[in-house]
Amino acid sequence: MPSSPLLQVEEVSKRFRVQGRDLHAVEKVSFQLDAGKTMGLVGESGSGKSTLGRLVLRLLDANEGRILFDGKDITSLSPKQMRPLRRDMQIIFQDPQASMSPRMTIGAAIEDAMAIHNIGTKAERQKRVDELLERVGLPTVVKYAFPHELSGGQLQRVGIARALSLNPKLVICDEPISALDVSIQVQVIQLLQELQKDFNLTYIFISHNLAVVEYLSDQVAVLYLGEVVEQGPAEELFANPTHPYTQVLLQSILKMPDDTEKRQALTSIQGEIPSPFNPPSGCTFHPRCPFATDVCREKKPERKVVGNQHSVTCHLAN
Ligand SMILES: Nc1ncnc2c1ncn2[C@@H]1O[C@H](COP(=O)(O)OP(=O)(O)OP(=O)(O)O)[C@@H](O)[C@H]1O
Repeated sequence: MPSSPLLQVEEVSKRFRVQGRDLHAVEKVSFQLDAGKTMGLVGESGSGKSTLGRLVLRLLDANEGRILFDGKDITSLSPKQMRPLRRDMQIIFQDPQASMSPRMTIGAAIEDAMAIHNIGTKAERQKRVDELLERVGLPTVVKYAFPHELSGGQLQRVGIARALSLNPKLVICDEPISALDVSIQVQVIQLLQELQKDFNLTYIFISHNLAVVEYLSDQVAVLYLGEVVEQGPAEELFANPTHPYTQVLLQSILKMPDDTEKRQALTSIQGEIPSPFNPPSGCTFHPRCPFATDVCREKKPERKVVGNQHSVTCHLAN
């Protein structure tokens, strides 16, 4: 019998109440992710990527939909019921320093994560700190240092060690390399890849860097104004981006001659993302889409399958 995916997100929506108005941050998002695989989330700033990550971790409550982790519906679990599952789901942030106490040594910070979850004796935890630091490519003496004494790249390795200390199944990587120098970015990506293989980790990888998303992901979801406009296997989606918004995002790596009419229309796309308080009618991308027709302005598009597990929410896709 085939095993169920590690993560199932079903029609999940999140609205924030801001000054008496509803802000649509995530709208009816669905996807599945198998253990040991990576889901890349892409989209402009404000498209809902981080909110979706936080919904999956149950750091935020969804307004609608279901989230199943390891086959278990976690959507309505109380904080107390979530506690045993917390160690299975970890997050790595863009700025690891922000999540560390400036007065705690690196060793204490990693050990503390394990102590909170009652993992091992103090001696066992200290031994594990050494092993983890070595595993993420840092000398063990780093455990005596304070966060401000480390470089950005070293701190991100500490953030990874701290997440790993709990033996998680799922790790949400929220822009983990954006704040790092390019040479360091490559090292951290390689480390994340090695760790995934060694520990069968499942990643949700949020990044503005499309080349890295293409390189790391098995599946990709493209978000626009909180909605998934296109999703599918990374190889297929990057080779054959079908939604005009995906094509705009991937323009630099789009395999289409520069002089085609379509390419020129895409290049000319302008305008800002509309207000999430009052999303446009029909297809929310229509005000910026050079190919929009009346139906796009009036009717919400349904999800269409356009390839092997590749789907697009666009009236014009066939
Ligand atoms: N706690 C909150 N309260 C109110 N609005 C919020 C909150 N968190 C996020 N939002 C709003 O929800 C929408 C989605 O934000 P989110 O941070 O998830 O996007 P993102 O794609 O991760 O953006 P970025 O790439 O800039 O991190 C935005 O309009 C944002 O302003």
